[in-house]
Amino acid sequence: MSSGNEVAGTGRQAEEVFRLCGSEKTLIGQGLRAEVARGAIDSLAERVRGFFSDRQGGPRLVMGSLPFDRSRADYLFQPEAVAMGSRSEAGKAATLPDAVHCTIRPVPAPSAYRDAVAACLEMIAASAGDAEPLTKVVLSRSLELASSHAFDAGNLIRALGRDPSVTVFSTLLPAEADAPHPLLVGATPELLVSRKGAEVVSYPLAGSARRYGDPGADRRSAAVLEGSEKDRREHQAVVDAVFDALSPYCSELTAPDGTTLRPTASMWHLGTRIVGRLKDTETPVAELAGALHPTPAVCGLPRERAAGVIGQLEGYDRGFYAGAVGWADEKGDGEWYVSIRSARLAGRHATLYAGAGIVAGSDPAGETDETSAKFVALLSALGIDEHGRPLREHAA
Ligand SMILES: C=C(O[C@H]1C=CC=C(C(=O)O)[C@@H]1O)C(=O)O
Repeated sequence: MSSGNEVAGTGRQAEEVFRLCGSEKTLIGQGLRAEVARGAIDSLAERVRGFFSDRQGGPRLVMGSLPFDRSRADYLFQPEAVAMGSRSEAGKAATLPDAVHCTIRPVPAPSAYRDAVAACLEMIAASAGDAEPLTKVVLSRSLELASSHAFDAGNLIRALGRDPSVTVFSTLLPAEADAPHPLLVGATPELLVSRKGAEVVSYPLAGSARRYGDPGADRRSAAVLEGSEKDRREHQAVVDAVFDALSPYCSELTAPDGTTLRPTASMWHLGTRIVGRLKDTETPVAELAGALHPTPAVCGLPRERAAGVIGQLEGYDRGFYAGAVGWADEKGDGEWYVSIRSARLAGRHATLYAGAGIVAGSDPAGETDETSAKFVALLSALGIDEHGRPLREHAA
């Protein structure tokens, strides 16, 4: 099996092909040097290992994204060069694009999403007596944007970077036919897994509430989330799944701070930081990502059954939304973030995605509102509301 393709004559030598901008550092990939052989997640670690053993030149790391569906092909590449930046640069240069002429088509329509949530709740209830009942399904919806001007990823990245609590990312997606590579751009609050030497960290989130400009309303929203039995259950499902997936690889695995409130600029979340030590330091980050993805923060429980319900009820292709974006180096270190709060940019078209975890006790209207709240970060970085209208502060 070939470990990948050289990329010749693409004119992408100096272009930014990847950016991952966390609270401490920014990793930038410039130029597309080679693509890792594409495949499903089960063979990811083997393909990454093969890539490094077959090629000597270039930076000793690969970067890119994994799709939501475990059986679909990922897209990882080696850049020509790697640069490190700082977060403050990203925030300072923020300018908002003129997105006045932008139309938005919700897919599915919010009313159809509510119906899908109601149907999902019936499936959860009907499965209660099964040997492995369906206990959680994350259902998403999308917004299809068509703008008079090509979307500017650089502007979007800078605007998203104003929220210091999220990891801003941008990565090339595989090219389709003769069209240029689309991009996946987003601002995720959720770490799927990182590995540095023997230390492994995962920071799952699940359970959400909208944030408000009014401090009293904002505090009340956080307090309701903290006290919500439904959200605690939704969150615990993810924490248990992360422990189950990582414990075979770890000699120690703990959640030192327990479950805490994790704010972003627009959302409150329940989050649990999980830290482990590898039994075998030869275990690469790609193998850990393969064991974890997709967690019940983006799929559900049991995993296969929930993925089937998503395919049946969502009615569109998630592609690289709710997958993972990140990097892996030759030593097996790396970082992979859950690719939520993301958009696929292709010229004048963009598709934004947001999902919500459905468990017994979920309310269809409440979950629809939660997805609307999750769109706010990307929409406000684009300078528009959910109907494509310019936000008041940016309107002429
Ligand atoms: C699936 C998404 O969020 C996940 C991450 C945090 C909280 C979530 C929730 O409360 O439902 C979701 O599990 C999304 O933003 O598209």
